[in-house]
Amino acid sequence: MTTAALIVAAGRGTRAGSGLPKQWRALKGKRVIDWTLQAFRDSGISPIVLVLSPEDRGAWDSFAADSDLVLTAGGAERSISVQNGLIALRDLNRAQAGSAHNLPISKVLIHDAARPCISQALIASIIEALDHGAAAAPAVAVTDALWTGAGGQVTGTQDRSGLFAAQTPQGFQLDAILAAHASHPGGAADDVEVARAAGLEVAIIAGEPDNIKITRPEDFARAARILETENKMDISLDVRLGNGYDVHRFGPGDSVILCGVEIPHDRSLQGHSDADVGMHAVTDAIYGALAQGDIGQHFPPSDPQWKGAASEIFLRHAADLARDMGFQISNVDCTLVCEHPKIGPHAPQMRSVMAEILGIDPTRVSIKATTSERLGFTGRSEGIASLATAALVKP
Ligand SMILES: Nc1ccn([C@@H]2O[C@H](COP(=O)(O)OP(=O)(O)OP(=O)(O)O)[C@@H](O)[C@H]2O)c(=O)n1
Ligand SMILES: C[C@](O)(CO)[C@H](O)COP(=O)(O)O
Repeated sequence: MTTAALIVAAGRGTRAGSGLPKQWRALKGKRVIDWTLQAFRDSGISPIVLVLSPEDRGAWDSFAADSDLVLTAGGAERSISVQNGLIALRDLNRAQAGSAHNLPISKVLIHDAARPCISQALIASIIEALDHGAAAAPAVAVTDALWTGAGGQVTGTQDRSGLFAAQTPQGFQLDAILAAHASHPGGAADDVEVARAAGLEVAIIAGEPDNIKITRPEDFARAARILETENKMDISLDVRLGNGYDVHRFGPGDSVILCGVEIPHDRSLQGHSDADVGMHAVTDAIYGALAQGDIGQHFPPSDPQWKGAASEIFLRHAADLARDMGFQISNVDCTLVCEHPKIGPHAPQMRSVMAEILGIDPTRVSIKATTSERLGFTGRSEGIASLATAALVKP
């Protein structure tokens, strides 16, 4: 037995203004409907029946390649759209009868496309409640005082005890809600009303204040704020990746500086600066993510002021540039390639030094090492190479 979703998206959204029905309008980088669908997809629900208006030709085309969706036409009223979706589910069950691969659909969650802030937790709690009854729906108890009014004046106060604001998804045993809709005369506010008219008991599940229905123009900004604070996956996030690579040769000396940590060694790395090959690779990875050239462009080796400079200056510059351009450094990963010195014992200190310079938590800094099996210049201990990746995010 399986649970399906039925998302009604055939309305005209007249109260939301603008020419385009609200479910097709942009919300934080994608359409309202795409947020709604994502919540159900992320919950692993399949199949999803999507009810569209025959007028919205472009919308039908935009879902043509989505094999997880069953598209069906809606009607002039919400209840007709729901009924058409339920019939599509019934037909799916009939078509799949006897198939060993597809379980029959026994439950359905009916949801408004116009509620894009629906959480996976709420979806899960409705599904769970359906294990114990024929119907369950989310609602939020009314907490504000309720008035009656006329002509801009308060005319009375309404008792709010026992009053709830209804939300979706409203969940039902499929056969029961199909039968309830078939026998309903129409004009119901929602599917709970249809179910109750057929004698079904409906359990109230704690709804979420953020599960708003976009109804009026100002609701778009409210939904955007909710999606932002809930930190939902957002394809409008600007994510940049960069890589860096550097090599320094060994010369005379008694220590090397790697990722900001001085390690005693029988030779030193040679370079114009302090030759911190690890820090240079990470610096270049950040410049790369920003498409801002490389370390040599910002700190030319021909410029004497950088002779013997601490590489920390370069890394701080790259990190500051990232912040100036509006990016957060999400994480960096650096690999040092050498036979000696052994990096492992120093890696924790390297991580904390690098994290401090980058202004991020040490858990976001990875320093690791590998030998090259005595092959090549690193294998012959002629020098040390380093590779790095940086991920930058602009919220
Ligand atoms: N004939 C209809 C009417 C509504 N809906 C859907 O039902 C949900 C909730 O309805 P509502 O907020 O009333 O949407 P609209 O009818 O589009 O809005 P309005 O009443 O402002 O025109 C929406 O996702 C809407 O697309 C539908 O599929 N078919
Ligand atoms: C189904 C519903 O979302 C429950 O709150 C609502 O009844 C449908 O929208 P409308 O604004 O009442 O038309």
